[in-house]
Amino acid sequence: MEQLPKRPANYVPLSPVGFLPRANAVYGDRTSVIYGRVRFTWSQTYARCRRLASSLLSLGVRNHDVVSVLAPNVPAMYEMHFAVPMAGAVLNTINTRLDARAVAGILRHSEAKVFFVDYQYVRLASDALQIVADEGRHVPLVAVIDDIDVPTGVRLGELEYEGLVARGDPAAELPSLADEWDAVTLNYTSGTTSAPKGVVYSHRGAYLSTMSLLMSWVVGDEPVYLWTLPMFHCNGWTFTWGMAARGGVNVCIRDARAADIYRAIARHGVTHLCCAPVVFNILLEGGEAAAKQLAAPVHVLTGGAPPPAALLERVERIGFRVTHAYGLTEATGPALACEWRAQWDRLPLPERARLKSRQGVSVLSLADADVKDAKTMARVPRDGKTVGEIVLRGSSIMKGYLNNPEANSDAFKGEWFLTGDVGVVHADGYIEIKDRSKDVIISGGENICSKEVEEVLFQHPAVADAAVVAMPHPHWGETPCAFVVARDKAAGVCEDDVVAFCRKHMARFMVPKKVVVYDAIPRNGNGKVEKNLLREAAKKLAPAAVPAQKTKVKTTTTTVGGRRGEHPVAHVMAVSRL
Ligand SMILES: Nc1ncnc2c1ncn2[C@@H]1O[C@H](COP(=O)(O)OP(=O)(O)OP(=O)(O)O)[C@@H](O)[C@H]1O
Repeated sequence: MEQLPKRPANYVPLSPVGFLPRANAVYGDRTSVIYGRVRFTWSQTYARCRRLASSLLSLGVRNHDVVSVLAPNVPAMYEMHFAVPMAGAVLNTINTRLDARAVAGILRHSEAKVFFVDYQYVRLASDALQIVADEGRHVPLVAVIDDIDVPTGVRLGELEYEGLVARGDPAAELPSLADEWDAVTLNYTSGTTSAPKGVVYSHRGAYLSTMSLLMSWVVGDEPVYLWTLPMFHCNGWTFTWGMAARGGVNVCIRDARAADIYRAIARHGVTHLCCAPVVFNILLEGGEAAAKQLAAPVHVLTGGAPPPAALLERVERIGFRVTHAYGLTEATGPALACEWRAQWDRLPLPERARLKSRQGVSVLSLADADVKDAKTMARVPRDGKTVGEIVLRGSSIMKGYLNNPEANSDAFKGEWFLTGDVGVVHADGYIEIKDRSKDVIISGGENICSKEVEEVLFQHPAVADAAVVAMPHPHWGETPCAFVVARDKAAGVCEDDVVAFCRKHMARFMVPKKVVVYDAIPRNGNGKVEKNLLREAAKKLAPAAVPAQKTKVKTTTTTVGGRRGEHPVAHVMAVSRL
């Protein structure tokens, strides 16, 4: 057996970029991309990507160079997922909701050679470039992506995307991939808990993740995929490459607004879309009337933040079929998926929603996923109660953080990647996230997972959105502080009512000591609640000193998942109140 060597015929480096020449050969005449009045076929998309790749080479882009792009979900953004690696370079997609300083930080850290900028973001890009220039750092070549449907003429420098496509040679020789471990993309984390880190994916990891996510979500032939999830978010959770693998249609829209989403669904027969749970509110905004017009149920893959069971229930009621996944930038998007079991179909909708709000089981590209005691790395029992840190290992885990040895050594422990999320394992093996370790509230020595309190708040009939953070408390150390948004703005929501509701549905120590009504919960570009902002607000609401109460400290010690030792109390004492 050992004498059988690898040969070019039986060993080809895995790369998701290879899905495109196959799509050209197999689905050449089928529609690949729709944007406004623009339509391409897979043959056209393939030719355009080859042209752009050859233009990048003629601009001097070489193997492993970084090419950055700041753009919404437009055809150019889709094409660059193939064209940039076809030129041997690494694609870096930048979150369009960042400010100039953050964009400059990414351009500087990634040492981008070329920077593509959608015409709508020219102002943001030029401010960022100015910061880079003022720092005396290398300024990348800049190319504008004009609107392909209704050109605007906006420019930033000489280069323009369509010009580069037009002048490229579709027959030019492109570098071949020698090693599947080579980098394909560079994505920065959302920066929810710390400064954004540059996560590098390999061709191999991206290929395997794409395949396994298509399977986890059971994406069949000829999907019509609506781009509501930004492609800059983990390369659209790999569905950029995945649509080429299935010969699907990519329906591109600039903004995920209710009217645009429902129009696209009706016009193009959308079958699939991905989104953060916050987009459910947009789908619900469209209302049952809009959803009733759905000719067939639309499959939705959601993740990036916890979808409260009550919200899942509401969106399923109006005709969306939701699959729930959990993931991180470091895991090439979804790492766990709540694989559905046919026997659950017989359950009432609220119970189905509760089961579905769990994060689930590992996707196929992972070798394993587990929940472990952060200190001893012993697995927690499958009791749905004992919390520990969610850990992952397998081929979809990033190569590592770019130029960040400290973060790399914190993130990898032995054979595991540490997620920094706290969770439990249920008796059926399904993992449920309880919190980010940094968001766990420690009240009088008890751990309170903010997500558990949020789940109850979402069940309150007057509450449309909610988030819970720690508020300093002179006696308990921390107590939960809730921020809620009223479902009916005119009718509002009453603090006492919410507190009474919480008292009925949760242990007393978990009940928020303060409920604040907001117009909107602050979220970042990836739909994650900006808990740091809420914590600041909660600090200002903290009660002044109260007379000390007696507490009796038990001797048992519980270990909770600690984010690489950063959580202030990774080992807490169980405290019972007198
Ligand atoms: N289905 C889900 N349910 C609950 N939380 C989720 C889910 N999916 C993702 N998350 C949260 O999102 C996190 C991953 O987010 P992402 O990689 O986009 O950046 P970030 O971790 O927010 O940024 P940073 O590491 O810079 O703070 C996970 O660690 C988890 O806390």
